[in-house]
Amino acid sequence: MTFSSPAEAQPRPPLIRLESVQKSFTLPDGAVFDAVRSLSLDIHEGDVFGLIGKSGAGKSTLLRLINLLERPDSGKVLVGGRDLTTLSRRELRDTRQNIGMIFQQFNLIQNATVFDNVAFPLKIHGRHSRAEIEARVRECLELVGLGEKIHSYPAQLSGGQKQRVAIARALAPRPQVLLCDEPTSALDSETTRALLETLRDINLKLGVTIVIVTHELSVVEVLCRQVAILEQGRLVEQFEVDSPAAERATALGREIDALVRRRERDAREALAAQALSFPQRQQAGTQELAHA
Ligand SMILES: Nc1ncnc2c1ncn2[C@@H]1O[C@H](COP(=O)(O)OP(=O)(O)OP(=O)(O)O)[C@@H](O)[C@H]1O
Repeated sequence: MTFSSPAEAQPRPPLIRLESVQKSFTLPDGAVFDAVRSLSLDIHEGDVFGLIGKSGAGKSTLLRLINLLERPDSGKVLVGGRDLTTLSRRELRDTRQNIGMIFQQFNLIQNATVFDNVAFPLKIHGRHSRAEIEARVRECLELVGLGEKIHSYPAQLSGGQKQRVAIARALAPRPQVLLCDEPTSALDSETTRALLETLRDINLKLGVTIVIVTHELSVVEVLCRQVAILEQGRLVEQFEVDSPAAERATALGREIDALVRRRERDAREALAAQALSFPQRQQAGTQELAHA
């Protein structure tokens, strides 16, 4: 007979739970468009969770439902066990401190310095002293590698640097969750790679749960541990990116698998090449010594 501890018996509750959320928009001609259709989803603490799908599938709407930038027509949005749809404005404002967000176009305040942009969420909350704000802003800018840009204006920064300021601003109130809406779409591939490393560090070192909308499968392959695929407002497939593929249900799922398999094969080949070249290097070293 085996005994399980109470911790094993109780599966961890998800940090974010969407329960049958529905969101429709009324179009200018009066027609109603269902952007998210009765969708349920769990996201666990510490996850890096990708939301992907074709243009118009409802990814951004779903992301914005998590912090109630879009209010669902029906269904529940639970973060840390609290249903955000039931909160007062004040409670919601407090809860949003726990959910940072970054956007494709950075959304920085153009006529404010980097310091003031990052300080903004701390100042509007009014709970922090000037010294606390200054220390936290500096800490967040160091975290994203932009300590020396503290007095610059957004117009003086590159796209990658602007997104780093946006990340620092999102992290300033110490959120548990970071929502990312196409954060690398406006960036070149090298800047994208560096930014993804920063996001990965934020997840690993700070334990921040990341939910990211992207149309770039390489972003999913490099960064995400879980992925959900949306089609016409519905969740059609969800899986762990690194788990061995049985058979994926969607073409996008199969494409991600192919990328993961290629990465694994490249890693194996690199390892084999290293192992092969080791005796050759040793031999060369011995010959050099013999000639010395
Ligand atoms: N405020 C709005 N009013 C009317 N329709 C909207 C609104 N916001 C989104 N939609 C529509 O809802 C659908 C889903 O939009 P959403 O931005 O969530 O899709 P998406 O998957 O993120 O697409 P993309 O990759 O192109 O950004 C789209 O058809 C969009 O036009």
